[in-house]
Amino acid sequence: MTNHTHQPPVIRAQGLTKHFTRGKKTVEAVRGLDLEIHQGELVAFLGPNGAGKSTTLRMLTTLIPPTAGTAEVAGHDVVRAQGAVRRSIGYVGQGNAAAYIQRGRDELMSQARAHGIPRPAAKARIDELLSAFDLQEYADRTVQTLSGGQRRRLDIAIGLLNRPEVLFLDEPSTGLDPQNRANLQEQIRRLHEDGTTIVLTTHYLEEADALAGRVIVIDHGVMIADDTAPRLKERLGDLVLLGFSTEADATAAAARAESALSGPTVIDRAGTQVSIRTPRGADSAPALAIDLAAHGTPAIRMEVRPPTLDDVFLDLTGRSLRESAQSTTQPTTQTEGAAA
Ligand SMILES: Nc1ncnc2c1ncn2[C@@H]1O[C@H](COP(=O)(O)OP(=O)(O)OP(=O)(O)O)[C@@H](O)[C@H]1O
Repeated sequence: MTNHTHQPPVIRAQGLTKHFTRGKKTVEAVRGLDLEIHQGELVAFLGPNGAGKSTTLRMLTTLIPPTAGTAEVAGHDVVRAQGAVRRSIGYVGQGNAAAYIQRGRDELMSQARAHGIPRPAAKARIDELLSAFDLQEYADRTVQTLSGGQRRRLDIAIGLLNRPEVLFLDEPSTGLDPQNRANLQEQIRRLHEDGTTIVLTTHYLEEADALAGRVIVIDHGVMIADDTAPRLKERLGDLVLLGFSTEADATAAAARAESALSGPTVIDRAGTQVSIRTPRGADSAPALAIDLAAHGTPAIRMEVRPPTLDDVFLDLTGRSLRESAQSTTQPTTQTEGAAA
């Protein structure tokens, strides 16, 4: 996380909570989120389907009111000063913002006028955005004829018309092919370099890893980690996998590794395999292999796996993000509470 001790945060949430009521069930979509995001940060909310990412974004962008807690964006309260928040932000939701039968350029003009931007200034801004998002040659086609990637870029251009201080992107690259995803990520990186504060949601580990300076992992409506991707991974450590010719060797090696390695180390033995999760395991593995051989239990196989963000998620929740992204489970309570 960047050190911004002298600036007030651009986004601040305290105890932010959202419950939805469906029949007799209350879904606790977001549960007491505390958050500070500073100017110029690029933050990814990472979590499986149903984790509460979109609901958080929708509260921060004034689209739905919190059940409890408070949030301020660009210095304005999301409940008491909705208009001021909306004027300070751009929001690109999961659905396409652009109308299908309009030409891209016309859609941009309508939206610019809706923001109250005078026509000549709007025209200049639209040309600027069409160029920034490589959309000039598609601007005079109807939106329905654009590819998914072109449409998504148009959506983001719409979100930027009012030169927002903060840009919220809800799953910007979902549904895009790898090439379009890479292109979009490049555009997001450029916006970030220009100083825009960006908050995006994703369940693509690679996207959070490659793009965001800060990753906030959300699961079951709760923030479970908040750090840079490298630091989240470094804290977990590398996985060192060792294979032995006999179970007895593996057992002896596991005991030896316990005393040879320092730091928060987790050692498991299964059959002839020993797996060791240890900080900077890649550095310590060669010396460990020599040590084990010298003690009469040579490893016949060794592999070092650097941690992925999925390993971090698995460590934090006991579930794999890739697998849990398929499910939509969330905490529910049986209450008669009113719908939000
Ligand atoms: N309007 C609503 N009414 C009832 N339940 C809702 C509503 N909106 C969201 N939920 C529920 O709240 C929980 C959190 O949903 P949310 O859309 O915030 O998750 P998410 O992390 O953004 O997931 P995804 O990655 O699928 O977009 C889910 O269980 C969802 O079904």
